[in-house]
Amino acid sequence: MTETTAPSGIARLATAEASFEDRLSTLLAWEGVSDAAVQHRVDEIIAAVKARGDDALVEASNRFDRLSATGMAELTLSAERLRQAYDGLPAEQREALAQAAERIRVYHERQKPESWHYTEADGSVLGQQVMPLDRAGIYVPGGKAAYPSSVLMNAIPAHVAGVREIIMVVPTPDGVLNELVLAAAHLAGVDRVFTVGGAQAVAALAYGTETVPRVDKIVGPGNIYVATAKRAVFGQVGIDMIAGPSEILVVSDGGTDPEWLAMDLFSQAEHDEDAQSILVSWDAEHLDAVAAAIDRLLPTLEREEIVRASLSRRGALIRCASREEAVALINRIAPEHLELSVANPEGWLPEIRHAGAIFMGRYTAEALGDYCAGPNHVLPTSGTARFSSPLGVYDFQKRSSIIHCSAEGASRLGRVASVLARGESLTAHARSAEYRIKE
Ligand SMILES: NC(=O)c1ccc[n+]([C@@H]2O[C@H](COP(=O)([O-])OP(=O)(O)OC[C@H]3O[C@@H](n4cnc5c(N)ncnc54)[C@H](O)[C@@H]3O)[C@@H](O)[C@H]2O)c1
Ligand SMILES: N[C@H](CO)Cc1c[nH]c[nH+]1
Ligand SMILES: [Zn+2]
Repeated sequence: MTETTAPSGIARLATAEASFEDRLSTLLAWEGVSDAAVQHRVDEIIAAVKARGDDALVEASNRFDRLSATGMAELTLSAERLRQAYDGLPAEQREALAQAAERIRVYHERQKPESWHYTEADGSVLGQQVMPLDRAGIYVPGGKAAYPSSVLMNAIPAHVAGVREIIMVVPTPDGVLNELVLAAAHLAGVDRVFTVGGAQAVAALAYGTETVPRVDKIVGPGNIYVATAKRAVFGQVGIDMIAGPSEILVVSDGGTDPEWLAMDLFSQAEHDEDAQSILVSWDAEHLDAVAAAIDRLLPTLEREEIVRASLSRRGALIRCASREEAVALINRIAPEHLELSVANPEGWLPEIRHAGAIFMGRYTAEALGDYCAGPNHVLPTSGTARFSSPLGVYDFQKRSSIIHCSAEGASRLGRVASVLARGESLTAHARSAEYRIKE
């Protein structure tokens, strides 16, 4: 039997259906959204910014963010403007921002990788030196919502890593500045802010313009234009990952209030029409109850239209046969956010191989992680949690290998290297090593 669609538009699937795998694959395919037209537009934007710098950056910002700037001076914010925003915040917002920032800082301090070395018996020293990047570019999305929390999540780990200069870009559609975003940039110690976004901002950070300095690495989430541009400039600069539309996969054992779960699904669906919210349970009645709660609560949402579009395009309520099938689905989907709304979430952990962040138990709403729990909310999406990890201090550092041979060590290793080099017919390598062999 094929499950149908609920009135909200969210798809109903069951693992027992013959068409399940095909339907799931179609739902999960976000890469397909980056079609040839998007790729072509992004390539054109990047080429223009690379060739014409500020002029192309201003033109693209005017066009795609509906601005009327005449030069980059109008799209640059001073440190004084950021401080003003911070000082002007209502006390409640300033306090919430400060609490979130402190919790994010404390969590990321624990991640700090240290340099290390060891000494061999002959006195040779081997190790790894960890150094921060010189200059990081952080992309803060701003097309459909403003993200002060993303300012903190990007800039604080960069600071903890010891990055010398943090450059932030954020679009301001229709020229509307968000005071909380600016205040967060002040609080998180961002050095410079440019109010540009999309592929043009990524290109400016990658190649540099007269005004925007070229950075060593670009981090942060964004829409399809941002993701496609980051992929295109990789190699010219480093990137963290391709963090696309937000996703949530909730697994429920049937014991959580259906309205809580409906709202957890909405919380990510409201980001944008491409966001993905999926609920998995083996309890058929519970799935019906959540479907009913979705229909009931949808009209109460401020962003009802976006949520409806997201749920009907990419959302799903999936009935599986067992806890084991739920685990297999988690690892197949490799979600950005996994909510384990079950009685004993600890018991599930050893079996979860792929997920950006795991929210344990009925009380841990994913939204807490978005703002203030402490871990980073910039997470791998679209199944990339199979091979990548949350944004962290380690993304703002790089490692150099350290090799310091004693005379004895050089002689010993020289014999090994010489044999291998001659085996490769690279005789200058061999002779270089042989000079140091003690007879
Ligand atoms: N993974 C995370 O940590 C995380 C955090 C926050 C947001 N998000 C996701 O980031 C995304 C943010 O997207 P957004 O759109 O709100 O903001 P955005 O800043 O990523 O994109 C807005 C920019 O896109 C460009 N653009 C829009 N339409 C265009 C067009 N037709 N042609 C060329 N360029 C165009 C414009 O330059 C605009 O400034 C959402 O999908 C949201 O779910 C992810
Ligand atoms: N859920 C987003 C990451 O996917 C982060 C965020 C910021 N604000 C609200 N949510
Ligand atoms: Zn969110």
